[in-house]
Amino acid sequence: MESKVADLLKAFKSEMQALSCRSESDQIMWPFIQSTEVAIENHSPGAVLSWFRRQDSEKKVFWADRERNLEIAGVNFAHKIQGDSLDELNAAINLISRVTGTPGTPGYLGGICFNTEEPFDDLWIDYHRFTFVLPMFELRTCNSGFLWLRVNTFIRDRSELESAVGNVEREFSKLNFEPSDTPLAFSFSLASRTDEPIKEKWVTLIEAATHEIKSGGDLKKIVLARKTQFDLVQSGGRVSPIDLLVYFAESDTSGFTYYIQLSEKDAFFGKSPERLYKRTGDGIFCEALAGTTRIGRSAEEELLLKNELFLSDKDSMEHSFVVNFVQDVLSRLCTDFKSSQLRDIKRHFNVQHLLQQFSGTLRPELTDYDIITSFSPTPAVGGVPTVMALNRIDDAEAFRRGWYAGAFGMLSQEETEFCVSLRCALYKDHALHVFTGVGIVADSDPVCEWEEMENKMSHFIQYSLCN
Ligand SMILES: C=C(O[C@@H]1C=C(C(=O)O)C=C[C@H]1O)C(=O)O
Repeated sequence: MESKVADLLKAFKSEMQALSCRSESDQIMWPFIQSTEVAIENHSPGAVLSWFRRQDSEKKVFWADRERNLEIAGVNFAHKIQGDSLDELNAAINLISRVTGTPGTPGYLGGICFNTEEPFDDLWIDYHRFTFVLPMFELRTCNSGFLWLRVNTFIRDRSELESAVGNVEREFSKLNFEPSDTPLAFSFSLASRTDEPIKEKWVTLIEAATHEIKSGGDLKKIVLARKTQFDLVQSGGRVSPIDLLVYFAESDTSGFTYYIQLSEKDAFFGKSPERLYKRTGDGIFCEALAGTTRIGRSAEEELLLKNELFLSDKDSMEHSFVVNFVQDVLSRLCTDFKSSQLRDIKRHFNVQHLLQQFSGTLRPELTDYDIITSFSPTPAVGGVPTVMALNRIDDAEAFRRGWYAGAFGMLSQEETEFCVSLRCALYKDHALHVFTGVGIVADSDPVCEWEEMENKMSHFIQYSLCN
């Protein structure tokens, strides 16, 4: 491995030298991403996360798609784009599309908040409404079975060529390629748990929501959420949000795994069952995921619960609002699209959901900005009608959702994939802020919905109590 790592640095330097010669005759469109990679070894399960855990850098990002075709661990950022307005988001997506246009160029990783109109609180301030990063160093898996190590630089113009090499060399020397790994050791205990809202207030909020829906006005569905704060006390060693990520990844392989750390103090991460969309060229894949029950304690109970979910009018209604919305968006974005014939079940940690999948061909003039802003937030996390539901959420919730129920993923000209940022937490100052929501329709029962939230965040509870 060591020789492969040294090969990479050598190859990177010689490619930068060649770039410098090309830049003389100015055949380059600035800004430019120089990306160099080597295959380093056969890929064993957990190798990428295990390497990720061992890196000391305070800037990190991780993304694994649901099928585990792709796993990327990024350390240090070659380029970071943040912003707060929709215009800035549009400009960022255009820039990313332009600089990732050469085949083989890596994508940017990052996320977007739930509601760009919503004011932010201090908890989310560093994240802005969106942040996308191009990792400086990436370790990733790919279908060939190898692990690839890659160096990326973002060069604004030729005057930056020299400093870019020095910068990479300096940061490269800080990477840790030691094979040894320390086992997960949970060196903290749980000091307290605080729910916002508490159960009594939740019951009142849900009763008010169902009352409004039943009254026959415009509101048909609203997704209300809770923020649970777990205060953790360090008992020797450090509390590492990456350890949590590894723990989740090991306890359930289903779902998108995502993580971003912008500074030493905090990280946003989660493991989501839900795809917002995947685009490959002009092909789009998306889904409607909503309606929830727990998993069974035995195979028989599992089957029973699954059948109950299929037959539940309340869950079918929650799900059908999302199906209708997705079909409506696709009819605007696509020249043609189709849906899977049957509803399916998506199992994730302690819960299972109703799922229907869609695929289509996008109209040629559309960008990822058009797609994201058309889909997000779907009625799986917002409600129906969207704007009314967002206003009601703003009135009802006494905390800011920030990036919870937004989108997280990978973005490039050739391929983009976002999950809905669910089953997630923001780790800040030794506290885990866990966000969980449920879809409310006319027949929703406040106590059952509270239990659904407990089930949805059960992996966080298990983790926090395992000490
Ligand atoms: C809002 C969340 O999940 C969403 C709501 C669901 C529901 O109400 O049944 C199911 C899956 C997700 O679309 C969440 O996990 O926080």
